[in-house]
Amino acid sequence: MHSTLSFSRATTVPTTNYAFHSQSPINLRFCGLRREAFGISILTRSSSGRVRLSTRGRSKRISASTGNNGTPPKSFDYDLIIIGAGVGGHGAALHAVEKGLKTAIIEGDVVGGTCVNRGCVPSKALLAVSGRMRELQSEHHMKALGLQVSAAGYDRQGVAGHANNIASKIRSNLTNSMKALGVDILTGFGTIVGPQKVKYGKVGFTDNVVTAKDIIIATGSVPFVPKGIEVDGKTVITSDHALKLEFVPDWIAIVGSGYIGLEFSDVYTALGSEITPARDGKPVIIELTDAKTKEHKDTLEVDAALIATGRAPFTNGLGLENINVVTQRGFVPVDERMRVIDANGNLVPHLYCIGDANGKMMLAHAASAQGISVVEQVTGRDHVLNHLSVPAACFTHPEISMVGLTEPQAREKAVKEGFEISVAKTSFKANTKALAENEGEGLAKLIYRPDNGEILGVHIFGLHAADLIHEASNAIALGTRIQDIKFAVHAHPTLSEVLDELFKSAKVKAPASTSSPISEPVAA
Ligand SMILES: Cc1cc2nc3c(=O)[nH]c(=O)nc-3n(C[C@H](O)[C@H](O)[C@H](O)COP(=O)(O)OP(=O)(O)OC[C@H]3O[C@@H](n4cnc5c(N)ncnc54)[C@H](O)[C@@H]3O)c2cc1C
Ligand SMILES: NC(=O)c1ccc[n+]([C@@H]2O[C@H](COP(=O)([O-])OP(=O)(O)OC[C@H]3O[C@@H](n4cnc5c(N)ncnc54)[C@H](O)[C@@H]3O)[C@@H](O)[C@H]2O)c1
Repeated sequence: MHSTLSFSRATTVPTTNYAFHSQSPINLRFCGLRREAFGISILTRSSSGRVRLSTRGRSKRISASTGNNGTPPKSFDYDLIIIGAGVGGHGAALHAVEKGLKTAIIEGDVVGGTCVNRGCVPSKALLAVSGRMRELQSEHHMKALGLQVSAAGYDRQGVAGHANNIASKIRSNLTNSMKALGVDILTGFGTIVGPQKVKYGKVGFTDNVVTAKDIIIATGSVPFVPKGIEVDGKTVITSDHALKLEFVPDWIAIVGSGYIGLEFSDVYTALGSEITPARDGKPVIIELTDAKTKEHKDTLEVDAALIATGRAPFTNGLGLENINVVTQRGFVPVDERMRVIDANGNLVPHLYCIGDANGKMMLAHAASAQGISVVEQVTGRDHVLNHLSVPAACFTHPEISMVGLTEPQAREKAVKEGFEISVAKTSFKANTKALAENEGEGLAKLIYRPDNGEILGVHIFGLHAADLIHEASNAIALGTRIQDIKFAVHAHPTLSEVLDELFKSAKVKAPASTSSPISEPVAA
C-alpha cells in the first residue's frame, strides 16, 4: 500500500553520505542551529521552504494583575507545583527543594519527558553507535591510524536495546533523585482550574485538586507533522518511532534538515540506509513542491519517510482558558522571566511556563535553566536567564556547536547599535590532539567586538565540538572578555587549545583588566 505525502513546502533532503559543502552563507536557519555561521549548507532539493517555531516579538507593556478567574486559595498544599516531569520540570524541582520549597510535580505519562524517553538520551545512544560504525567503516581513517579491521557490523536489536536501556536507566535516576529529595510525584494529567489551583488524575476518572503558591507549566512538546502527511508509525514515522530502531530502511527520505534530520541522517547512513535519491516502486511517495511557486519539482519513492519538521508545544487540556491565557500557535506566552502573560497582556500572578511549551529555545538544558531561573525568582532573587549564553549542539559526526549570535545577526546588531565587529577563525588542522586522533577536519569561529573584547558568538564544527563550546558559553554568561580569557591556560595537548588559539588570535583594543580572575593578584 502506498502512503502519499504532499508537501506545500520544499523538502530538505540530506543527500547520500551526508555531504557538507563550504560555500557562501545561505539562508537556511533553524531553531537554535545556525549553519550560515560557517557558510555550510546541506545539499537540498530546494531551499526556499522553511518553518520557524519560535516565540513572537511582544511590544506590549507588562503589568501584574490579579485577573478575575476565580478566587485564589488562602492557604496552599505546596509552595510550588510543576506540571510536567520532563527535564525542565525535573531541573526546577531539584532546585526548588534545595531552596527549601515544598514541591510537587505532576506527570501524565512517564518521568523524564521527551528528552529522556523520546529525545536526547536515546538519540545520543544511537549516535554513539553511528559514530563508531562510521569510524570503523572508514578504511582511510583506520589505515591512517595503522589499524586493521576486517568488517564492521551491528546487531539492530542490540543497538535499539542500548538506546532503550540508557533511557530506562536515566528515567529511574530522575525519579529516584526527586523521591530522595522529597519531591511529591503526583501521577495524572494536570489541568489548571483557577489561580494557584490544579487538578490532576487519570483523564475521565476522579480528579484530585491541589493548590500551590506558585505553579510552573513544563508540559513540553510533541512532533509537528505538516498538514497532508499521514504518520502510520511504520513507513511514515516521526522521531518517536525512529528512536526505537525497529527497522533500518534501505531507502529513507528525511523531511526537514534541522537537528533531528541531521542527527538521524548520521544514524541511518552509518547503519547502511540510503538517504535518497530513491528507487521506483517503493511504499512512500513524496511530492516535492516549490514553496513559493507551488510548482511540482520532483517525486521520490522510498521505503520510509522520517518527518522531522519541528515540534509543536503540548498545551492542550492544560486549562489555560480558566485563567484567561490564550496560546500563540500553541505556545504559552511568557516574558523574559518566564512569567505567563494573559490575553490582555497582563502577567498572571504566580504562574510560569518553562521549556518547549514556551518555545523560547527548544533544548533540554534551556528548559532546565529556565526552571532554575523561575525558582530563583519565587525564592526572592530576581533572575533573568541570558539565552544568548545558552549553548546548542548537533551531535552529528563531526559535531556542530554554537553559542550567542551568528555573524549576520551580529552584523545587524552592530549596525543598529553603532559598533564594529570582527571575526576570528581557527582550524583543527594544527591541533595536536585532533591530529593524533586523525580528526583534523574542523574549524572554530569567533564573532566579537574589537573595541571592548565582548564575545558575541562562537561556532565550532569538529571533533567534540559539543563539549568544547562551554568555555565560550561560560565566558558569555559570566561576561568574561577576550582580553582576559586569552590568558587562561589550557592543558596540552587537548582539543580545548582550539579555543585558546581562537581567543589569542582576536585583535582586541581594550587592555586586560587588572582585576582579571585569571591572574594572581600582585601585591602593591
Ligand atoms: C529526537 C530528539 C532529540 C533531542 N535531542 C536533544 C539534545 O541532544 N539536546 C537537547 O538539549 N535537546 C534535545 N532535544 C529537545 C529536548 O528533548 C527538549 O527540548 C526537552 O525535552 C524539553 O523539555 P521540557 O521539560 O520542556 O518538556 P518535555 O521533556 O517534553 O517534558 C514534558 C513532560 O510533561 C508531561 N505533560 C505534558 N502535559 C501534561 C499535563 N497536562 N499534565 C501532566 N503532565 C504533562 C509530558 O508527559 C512530559 O513528560 C531533542 C528532542 C528530540 C525529539
Ligand atoms: N542536538 C539537539 O540539541 C537536538 C536534537 C534533536 C532535536 N532537538 C530539538 O528538537 C526540536 C525539533 O527538531 P527538528 O529537527 O524536528 O526541528 P527543527 O526546527 O530543528 O528543524 C525542522 C526543519 O524542517 C524544515 N521543514 C519544516 N516543514 C517542512 C516541510 N514541509 N518540508 C520540508 N522541510 C520542512 C524546516 O525548514 C527546518 O529546517 C528542535 O527545535 C531542537 O530544538 C535538539
